[in-house]
Amino acid sequence: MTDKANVDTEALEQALLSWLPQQRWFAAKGAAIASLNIVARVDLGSRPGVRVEHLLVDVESVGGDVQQYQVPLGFRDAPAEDLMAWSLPLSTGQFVYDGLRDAEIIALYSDALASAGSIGPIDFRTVPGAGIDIGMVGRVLGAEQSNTSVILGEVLLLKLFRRISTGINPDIELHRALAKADCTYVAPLRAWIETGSDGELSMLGMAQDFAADSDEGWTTALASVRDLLAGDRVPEEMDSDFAPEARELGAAVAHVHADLARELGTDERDASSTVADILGRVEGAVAVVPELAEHLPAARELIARAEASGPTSMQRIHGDLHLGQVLRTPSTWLLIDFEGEPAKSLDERRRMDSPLRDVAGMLRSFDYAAHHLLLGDADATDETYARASAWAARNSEAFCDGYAEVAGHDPRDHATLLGAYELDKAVYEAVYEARNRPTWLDLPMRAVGRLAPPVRA
Ligand SMILES: Nc1ncnc2c1ncn2[C@@H]1O[C@H](COP(=O)(O)OP(=O)(O)O)[C@@H](O)[C@H]1O
Ligand SMILES: O=P(O)(O)O[C@H]1O[C@H](CO)[C@@H](O[C@H]2O[C@H](CO)[C@@H](O)[C@H](O)[C@H]2O)[C@H](O)[C@H]1O
Repeated sequence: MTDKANVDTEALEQALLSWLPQQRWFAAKGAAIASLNIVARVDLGSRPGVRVEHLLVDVESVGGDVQQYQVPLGFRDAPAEDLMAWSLPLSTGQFVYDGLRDAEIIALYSDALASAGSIGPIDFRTVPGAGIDIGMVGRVLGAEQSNTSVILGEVLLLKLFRRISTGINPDIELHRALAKADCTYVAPLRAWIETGSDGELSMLGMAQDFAADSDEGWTTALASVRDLLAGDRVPEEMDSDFAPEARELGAAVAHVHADLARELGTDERDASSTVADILGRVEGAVAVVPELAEHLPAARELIARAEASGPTSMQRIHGDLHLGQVLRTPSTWLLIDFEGEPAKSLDERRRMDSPLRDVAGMLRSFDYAAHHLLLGDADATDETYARASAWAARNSEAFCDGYAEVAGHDPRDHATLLGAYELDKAVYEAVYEARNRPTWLDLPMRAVGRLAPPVRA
């Protein structure tokens, strides 16, 4: 078996320099790396033929920003065919790879959770009565996102956070609060993984019930749009009409907001305190997406009007709500991934904010789903675009109806503030797409054009 002493830290750092930026979850894409340092290297144990190490890696960008990443690595003496795609380009010739791609290593995590103990400085914690079985077989979840998730025994979903910040992770924090409120619109939290103590605590992962029989809201919504665009019928006549689902989703989000408010409190603040930093973000985004420049005058006007909206109620919210963050089970909608926007600092993500930000996130997502199929479609006519936009409008209305019914107040009564949050999100999306999926950039840019029409010289 490859011996730890034989795998030189410097060689690993060299390999990570080219490997990390290629990972979907690497958040500092677009910035040149000034330095990369492995700051923790813990032996997690071994199974026949495989050894696993847990790495924390600090990556400093030119400009001084330092981000920390969690990288569990597998070590094998001989290359394994099915793991080749995940291997690090190690100059020493050893076979080292992304450990979370290997069922053997996932099993090691699974057993550590079941025994709720510690391996070196890494603590595996369970909620009372979690009852996690030993020996569960795991598999990595197909979709690569901001983090890496694995399914254990088809009953638990273990998410390993990739970007690590010192402090309380909001996904764990909010799931714990919602458990106290007996909220049925989230998958119950069963366990989490942390390291360090008190002021130096970092949370590394969490396990919650796996909703096996569920579909992502994004998939269901896209199927509805596809059906609509394929014919000339009106949504009301179609089985795939999404409006009843959108209405229930609005109700589910309002219930979650009410539970978070009850458990973690509210604060009445002037709208200017929540809207003030939107302008800075919009202006800052021009450096990444220069096409945003011509929208700045209208954006400033919208934000100034939103700032004058008066007092608004603030509380903890989801922070990055979209159709990919909601699961439809046979009986209900579940909200997942309460981490907030990956690009924000932990402090920003844990701040109280307006629930309208979540509503705006979902309205943006209806717009994304409606227009996604038209990306790059040279044959799409104005009429096709109008039908797609009508789908987004219909489902936005249904969502707000469902929300208002449960919340007792209607998000549409705060149209200007809601518009400012939609603009904030669309600009965030433009930066996200420019960095991650440039062929999607047109989607948020169309919305920016609608919310802050361009002023051309
Ligand atoms: N409790 C769950 N049950 C079933 N599938 C889930 C559950 N939680 C997340 N997923 C699936 O895993 C994917 C990634 O989860 P998410 O929490 O959004 O991770 P990330 O932080 O990486 O974006 C989701 O899009 C969803 O398809
Ligand atoms: O990975 P996360 O779920 O934390 O979120 C990031 O990636 C999302 C894309 O996967 C991105 O969402 C955007 O695209 C979605 C469709 O793929 C759409 O439903 C969302 O409305 C749109 O914002 C999200 O913004 C980003 O934070």
